[in-house]
Amino acid sequence: MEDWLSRMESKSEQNEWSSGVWDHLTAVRRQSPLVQCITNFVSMDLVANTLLSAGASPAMVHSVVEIPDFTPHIHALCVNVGTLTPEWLPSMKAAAEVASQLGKPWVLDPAAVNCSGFRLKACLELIGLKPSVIKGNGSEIIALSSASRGQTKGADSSHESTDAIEAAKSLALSSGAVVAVSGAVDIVTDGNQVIGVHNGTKMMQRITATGCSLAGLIAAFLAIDSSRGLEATVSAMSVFGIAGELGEAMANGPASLRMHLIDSLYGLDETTVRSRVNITRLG
Ligand SMILES: Nc1ncnc2c1ncn2[C@@H]1O[C@H](COP(=O)(O)OP(=O)(O)O)[C@@H](O)[C@H]1O
Ligand SMILES: Cc1ncsc1CCOP(=O)(O)O
Ligand SMILES: [Mg+2]
Repeated sequence: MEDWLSRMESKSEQNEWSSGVWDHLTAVRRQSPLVQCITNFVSMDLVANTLLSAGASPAMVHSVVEIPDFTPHIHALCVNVGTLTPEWLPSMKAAAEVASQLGKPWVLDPAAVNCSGFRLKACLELIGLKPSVIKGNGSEIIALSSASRGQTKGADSSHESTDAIEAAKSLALSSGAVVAVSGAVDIVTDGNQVIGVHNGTKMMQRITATGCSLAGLIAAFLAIDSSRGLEATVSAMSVFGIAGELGEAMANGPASLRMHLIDSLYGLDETTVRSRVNITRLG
């Protein structure tokens, strides 16, 4: 009886998540939020194409002189330090400050934060500007949470996302941000709740900038539901993972997965989304 009850409870929770994911995607398509991306050179193309195929409107505006004119008009911002140089940091800070002051959601992707002391310090300073969401892989979240670099594999993670749950919770509590850890299971936490998103496919790791694109997509989902940052982040991660799963079924390898992932994201329909959402509460 207890087993049945808990199965029914988790089924109804799964249905709620599925409805939430579909509603969020529909809202992104309908509202087409303007997402400013200050992202690394490697990822600009895939981030922009991911946002377009999801129905959002990307703008890669990164010059510090343009931020006072442009950033007040955006719906969300994504800052990614993947190819950070000292010249770029003032733009990132200026845009983050405008976003925070105007109550616009913004996402920090601390890409390869454990590469250098310069990058770690920059990310910690950016966290001081109150991102709504910090999205990293396991190694990046562990480095930020402990404010120390540890070992580095550059942009790739040397940890499983599940190794970073405690680090993610502690970073969420200290920063006030929702923390999202990508990996085999995507973890999302506000420091209290911990949600696991089980969509996605291993081959997504073999395409550069899928993590960066996910951060951009989270920004688009936050734009349409900024008061529910945890739920919007979970939805974005699930949608991106489902697109990856569908894409893989049509792909011969990473290059064609890149193409099919974008096509799948563009073509997602309600039945497919509802049947594929795989989200569980982990704590
Ligand atoms: N082993 C895996 N199984 C399923 N999905 C994965 C796996 N590894 C990564 N992903 C997915 O790939 C995307 C990019 O995540 P990840 O590779 O962790 O980012 P990053 O490129 O920032 O390190 C996410 O959507 C994530 O869910
Ligand atoms: C390879 C590389 N080097 C610096 S940034 C970057 C892209 C990282 O993208 P992702 O974090 O999505 O793997
Ligand atoms: Mg990354």
